[in-house]
Amino acid sequence: MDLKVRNLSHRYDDLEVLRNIDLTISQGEIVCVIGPSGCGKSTLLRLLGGLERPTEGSVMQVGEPPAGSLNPLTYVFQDFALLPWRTVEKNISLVLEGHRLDPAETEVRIADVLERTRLSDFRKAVPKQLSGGMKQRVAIARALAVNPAVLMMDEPLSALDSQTRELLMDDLIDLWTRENFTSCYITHNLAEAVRLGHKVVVLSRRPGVIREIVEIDMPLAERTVSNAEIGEIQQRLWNMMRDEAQSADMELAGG
Ligand SMILES: Nc1ncnc2c1ncn2[C@@H]1O[C@H](COP(=O)(O)OP(=O)(O)OP(=O)(O)O)[C@@H](O)[C@H]1O
Repeated sequence: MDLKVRNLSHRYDDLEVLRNIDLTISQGEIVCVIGPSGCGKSTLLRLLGGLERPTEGSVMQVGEPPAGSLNPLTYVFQDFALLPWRTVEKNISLVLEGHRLDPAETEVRIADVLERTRLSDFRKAVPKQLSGGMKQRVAIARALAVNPAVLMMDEPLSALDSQTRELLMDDLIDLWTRENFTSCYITHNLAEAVRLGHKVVVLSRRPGVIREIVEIDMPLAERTVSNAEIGEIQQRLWNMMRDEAQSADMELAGG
């Protein structure tokens, strides 16, 4: 299934947040969205997932979600959003409850996502026993359990220290290499965008318009930190963003 955004604009009362966004997220690709603080990245993700309706324009789901999909668009947030009193497996089963699955299918789905995210040994742990990186793995496993068409990721690594971020990026690359999942991935972090994005959408400061869509035609598995080409693309993205980020920063700081 593809997501197609056509001529989308959004405002909150007098605040114009997004303007004339045209974008396609094709099946099997990770589309990263970057832009200065407050430019409308999270708003765009909510509009894409149907949590809010755009003031103008449309978001279309084109094609069928994968077989067995219980929820075509599923979110992973920065703060993990796990229930602290539930074990890992019970946090995952939470999103399956209400779908009238028989217990055997529920178990198959849980075991499957635990294995895919290398969490099988942790199924009986509760969140406080887990590091931040492990918690986010659980949140990713939970999102995968409904077999979504598109994983909507809103700064999923931002709450983690830099080493854990690197490890989870490797995990995501590994997962994508095995499964070619589809994702819209919001981030502040340009290093993440160039490591994970097949396309990087650069938004201007608010109202966010698309300044450029940079396609990166290099297999994810080859995009190491030390790769010169990736470093150059990251620099180019920063050059595009620097002035806008500075202005947005001063605007916010000034209230
Ligand atoms: N529900 C809402 N009602 C009113 N204003 C909102 C609402 N949601 C977001 N905004 C405003 O819309 C603008 C864009 O917010 P959004 O969170 O989408 O930006 P962002 O690019 O994700 O920001 P950041 O990078 O800081 O997370 C901000 O000025 C924000 O205050």
